[in-house]
Amino acid sequence: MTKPIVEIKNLNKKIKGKHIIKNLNLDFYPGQITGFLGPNGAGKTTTIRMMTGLMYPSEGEVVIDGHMLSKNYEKAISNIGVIVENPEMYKFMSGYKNLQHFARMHKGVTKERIDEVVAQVGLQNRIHEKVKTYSLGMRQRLGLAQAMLHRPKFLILDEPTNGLDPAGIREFRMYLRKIAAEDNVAIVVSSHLLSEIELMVDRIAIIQNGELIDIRELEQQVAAQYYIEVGQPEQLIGLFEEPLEKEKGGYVVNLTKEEVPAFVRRLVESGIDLYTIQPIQKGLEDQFIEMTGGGAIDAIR
Ligand SMILES: Nc1ncnc2c1ncn2[C@@H]1O[C@H](COP(=O)(O)OP(=O)(O)OP(=O)(O)O)[C@@H](O)[C@H]1O
Repeated sequence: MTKPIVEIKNLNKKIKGKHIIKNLNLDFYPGQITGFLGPNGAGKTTTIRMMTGLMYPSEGEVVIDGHMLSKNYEKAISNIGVIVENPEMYKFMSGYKNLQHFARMHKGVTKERIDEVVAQVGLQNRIHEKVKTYSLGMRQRLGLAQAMLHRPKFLILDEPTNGLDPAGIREFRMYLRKIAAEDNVAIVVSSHLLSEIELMVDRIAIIQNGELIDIRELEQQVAAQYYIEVGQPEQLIGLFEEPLEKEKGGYVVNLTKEEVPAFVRRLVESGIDLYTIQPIQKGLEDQFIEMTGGGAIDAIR
């Protein structure tokens, strides 16, 4: 396996005698998106504050690209990009001017790099308009562009989908995945809502009462079942060995993706009209209930 870009080692935080973060160990890998999940008050913000050097751990260490945050702050922190809930932008300036402004805070951010991040978040057509004319989703994407300007190897997003509608979340998700793949950045997305990040992340780390209670990579969500609607359902019987289960006027068939073309060919050859064929995806919530009997889900509700 590739080397982690960020290592959290035995992190502890005590405030006024209260043990808020307990022996946290967690690594982040290039190109991987991790969901940092936990109920309100679990300790996500406190952990992020320690990862970004805004708070000292009581014990333990954060190592970023081989640099210890406590000993080599400048080098360690130069590899991080952060997006907070509502990125601070100058609303009366254009998106482009905002990026130029933030680019000055880092060494070596060229005009080409600005254009590159603008394209990465799909804001080319609106970048010269004032930020106050942007939708919330566009502002979030501008925040993403800003955080990526200096080519960080580790990107932290604290509750990035707050306030976004489902379409906005979907869009944001797409850009985030693109950036993780194109720039090979390790990304951590904190949230207290499983449903908002489940399709965004490759694995999740669940924290509760300051303790990491579960960490697991999500299976690639490959559908093994498809929902179909056909014109002549009575002809299906006898044609396929698998029992066909009826649902909402259509049928559920057990198929892998590879088997779909042959299945469709067989329908056509048998004179059956196919109106719909749709993969049935299993959500993370279902996976978790299957895997844990509901324990981990209960923890984050
Ligand atoms: N400065 C502080 N003094 C005392 N307690 C604190 C302090 N900062 C955080 N806490 C406590 O530590 C715990 C973890 O808080 P934290 O903000 O990290 O949780 P969180 O997971 O980010 O929650 P949320 O989703 O609500 O932001 C909470 O019980 C909080 O009350």
